[in-house]
Amino acid sequence: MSHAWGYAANNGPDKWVDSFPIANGPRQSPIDIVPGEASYDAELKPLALKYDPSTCLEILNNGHSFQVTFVDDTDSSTLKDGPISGTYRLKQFHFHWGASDDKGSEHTVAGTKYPAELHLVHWNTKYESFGKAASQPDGLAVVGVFLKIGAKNASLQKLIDAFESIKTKGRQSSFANFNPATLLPGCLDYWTYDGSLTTPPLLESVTWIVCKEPISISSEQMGKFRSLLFSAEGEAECCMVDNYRPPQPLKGRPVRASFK
Ligand SMILES: Cc1cc(C)cc(S(N)(=O)=O)c1
Ligand SMILES: [Zn+2]
Repeated sequence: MSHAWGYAANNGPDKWVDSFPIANGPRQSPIDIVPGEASYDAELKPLALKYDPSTCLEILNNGHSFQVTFVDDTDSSTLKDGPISGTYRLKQFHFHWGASDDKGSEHTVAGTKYPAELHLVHWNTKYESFGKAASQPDGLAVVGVFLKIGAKNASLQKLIDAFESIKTKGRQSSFANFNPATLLPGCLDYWTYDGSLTTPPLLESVTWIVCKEPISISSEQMGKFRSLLFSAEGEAECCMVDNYRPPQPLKGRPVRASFK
């Protein structure tokens, strides 16, 4: 497989190991989180998330998902405490979702799949950039939030309203003054474990922080996610759906809970 990885039968998760042998590494993500097997750790701190909407820059279709990127040259939007030490800066957030409501999340909870999962990606400022941090075992911290079908989500609607300008791969548009905190659940109880990027290059540099409480998305809003395209303008249209990697072997890793 050339480096044109994707989610189809010929270039999807089962094929990634051909170009990225770390796919069979000791700390791959996502995983199935089994609450009864997670150990409560009283030393885990509450998450300290501080997001400045003025750091929001643009929204883009990167051919694998859509992402919202942030200016990360100051400590305006950061993650501290929780399971990490030091200061991690928000770089971007993106989502993974399914072709139908019975699948789409990357992490699962006792085998349960959610229709979608949000990833808020932060990098450790002890390194000089996201790129440098991404290759370090403590370089990244990703906050995962599950989406479940329910009430219309006004915050997600602001993202959806920008979709017509990023329908195809490679398209981007300016996107200002969005507060990612509006995408967080009310309760920030979480599970945490050492893992990896869930798409190539699958680097084993991520401290995963997965929130127990989901946020809502309506069925109609889920339909709009599925109207984005993997394909570029002028190519045969391919709906952006099922852009999730299935759970990977835990290989003895501890999963800790911030709650009893
Ligand atoms: C390749 C890659 C890059 C980034 C920033 C984030 C991820 S993920 N899905 O692990 O959050 C993957
Ligand atoms: Zn992701």
